[in-house]
Parts: sequence; C-alpha cells; structure tokens
Amino acid sequence: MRIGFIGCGAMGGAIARGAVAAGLVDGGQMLLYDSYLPSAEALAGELGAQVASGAADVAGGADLLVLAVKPNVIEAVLADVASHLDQTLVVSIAAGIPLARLEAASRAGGSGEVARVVRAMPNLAASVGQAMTGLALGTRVSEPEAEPVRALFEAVGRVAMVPESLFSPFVAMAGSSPAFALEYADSLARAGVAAGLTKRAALEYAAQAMRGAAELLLSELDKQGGRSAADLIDAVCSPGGTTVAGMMALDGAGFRAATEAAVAATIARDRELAG
Ligand SMILES: NC(=O)C1=CN([C@@H]2O[C@H](COP(=O)(O)OP(=O)(O)OC[C@H]3O[C@@H](n4cnc5c(N)ncnc54)[C@H](O)[C@@H]3O)[C@@H](O)[C@H]2O)C=CC1
Ligand SMILES: O=C(O)[C@@H]1CCC=N1
Repeated sequence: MRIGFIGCGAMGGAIARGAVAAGLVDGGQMLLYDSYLPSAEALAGELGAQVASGAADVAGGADLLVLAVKPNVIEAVLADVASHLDQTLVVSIAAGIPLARLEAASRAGGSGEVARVVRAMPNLAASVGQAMTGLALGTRVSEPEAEPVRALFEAVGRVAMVPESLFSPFVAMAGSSPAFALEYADSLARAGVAAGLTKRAALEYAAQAMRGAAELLLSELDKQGGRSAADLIDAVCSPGGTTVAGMMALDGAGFRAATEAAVAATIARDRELAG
C-alpha cells in the first residue's frame, strides 16, 4: 500500500512516524507533500520517504491519501487534487469539517464525481502508537473498503467507528484531550517543584503515574464487568489517607467543573468550524 500525505506538520508527521515505527509500511512506500517544502523534506529524510513535486502527484500516486492540513484550507486542497483521485481513498483528519463538505469540495474540483472519503479524528500520540482515532465513512465508502484506513490507524493506536453526529464530543474526548492531560501533568509537576522536586523528575513521575492509571482503566474497560474509573479511585483512596484529602481539595477547587467547561468549549468550537 502506498500512503501519501499532504501536510507534514504535527499530525501528518505523527501518523507517518507511527505507521513506519509499527511496521505497517516502509518509509519508501510513502509520498509526502507540504506547501512548506522543508517540512516534507525533513520528514522524508527521517523516514526514507519520497518528496512529491506537488499535491497532485501525491494524490495520483497513493492508494491512501491523508489530508493533514488545517481545516481552513482542506476543502481547497481537496478540490485541487480531486481529478487525480480515481484510484485513491482519501482520509481527512481536519477538526470540524463534515463529510458532506469534503465530498462537495471533491465534486466541485473533479469531474463531478464524489471522491471516496473517510473522516478521521486521531491524536498526537499516533507518533508513539497510542492514538485514539474515531472514523466515519463517506457515502462512497463501505466498511470493507475502509479497511486500509482502519489498518493505518490501528497501527498507531486504538480505533472506534463514531457516528458523524458525535464527532464533536469525540474531538473533545480524544483529539484535544491529550493537551488537557498534558496540562494536568504540567500542573501536577509544578506543584511537585514547589514541594522540592526537580521539574524533570516530577514530570517523569507524573507521566508514568498517568500512563499506569490509563492502562489500568483500559484493562478494566476491556473486561466484561470490569471496574469503573470511580471504583479505581475508591481503591486508591485509603480511609483517612492522603488521596482522599487530595480528592476533596480537587473537588473544592472545581476540577470537575473546569474539565466540563473545557469539553463544552471544545465541542462548541468544533461545531463553529463546521459552519
Ligand atoms: N494537532 C493535533 O493534535 C491534531 C490535529 N488534527 C487536525 O490535523 C490537521 C493538521 O493539524 P496539525 O498537524 O496540528 O497542523 P500543522 O500546522 O502542524 O501542519 C499542517 C501542515 O500543512 C501544511 N500546509 C498548509 N497549507 C498547505 C497546502 N495548501 N498544501 C500542502 N500543505 C499545506 C503546513 O505547511 C503544515 O506543515 C488539522 O486539520 C487539525 O484539525 C487532528 C487531530 C489532532
Ligand atoms: O486543536 C485543534 O483544532 C486540533 C483538533 C484536535 C486537536 N487539535
């Protein structure tokens, strides 16, 4: 399978690196384009991939084309390459842009036919094989036909089929939430520094604890009748102990309310981008 990327920034790079690291494809099977050439060249140098001379060359030369550009340019980019997509399955990872708009852009730019498009919402952890990706299929793509897309994102993490009507909450849960989690890690570590730890050590302790908590929760969710997050919290909180004191301070400072506000703002912005 030849995979093409238009856009080699944070996410194009993360998915390309993750796919090569997982052994899904060889770097040599990748074709890269970015309007800022040094980005494509740097990624190609790292992965042994080829740099295309233009977006149309990537579109025509790939079985699977990942559009990893910002939401405000994706429709123009798709329209520009639409006449080269006869043999190509397209994946958009743009926040906010619905399949109907992507299909319309491909119809307008091509010969009047709608491209085969899949909408995906991965996250930055694709580069280390730990993304959570939601997928929704366009009108011309069946689940079996979307198998290469599923394989790409399974190589870089977990995958769920998500109804497009739920993409905005999915962005909040999985696309944007790595930033929320990192903000939590940084806040935890800053407090650790105030208590005398070095920032490097505090971040390592916090990150490993977060990884442990995440793996614990996933292992329970993967079991029939596994424990919930609340059950696991109860298992950490010894009666009269340290954790319950910390949990009550989190409640008092509005941790839940702050998290709910972050999710609501993310959903609102995603819907605003959808127009
Ligand atoms: N950053 C993240 O954690 C996530 C981002 N996304 C989505 O991924 C997409 C890309 O985001 P990032 O990688 O963060 O942005 P980025 O700014 O790091 O990368 C975008 C790349 O596209 C290039 N570019 C701009 N216009 C272009 C054009 N006309 N043709 C070819 N290349 C062009 C830029 O030079 C840049 O290298 C966005 O649509 C965003 O909504 C989705 C999930 C997570
Ligand atoms: O902030 C954004 O718009 C993108 C989408 C999800 C993560 N980053």
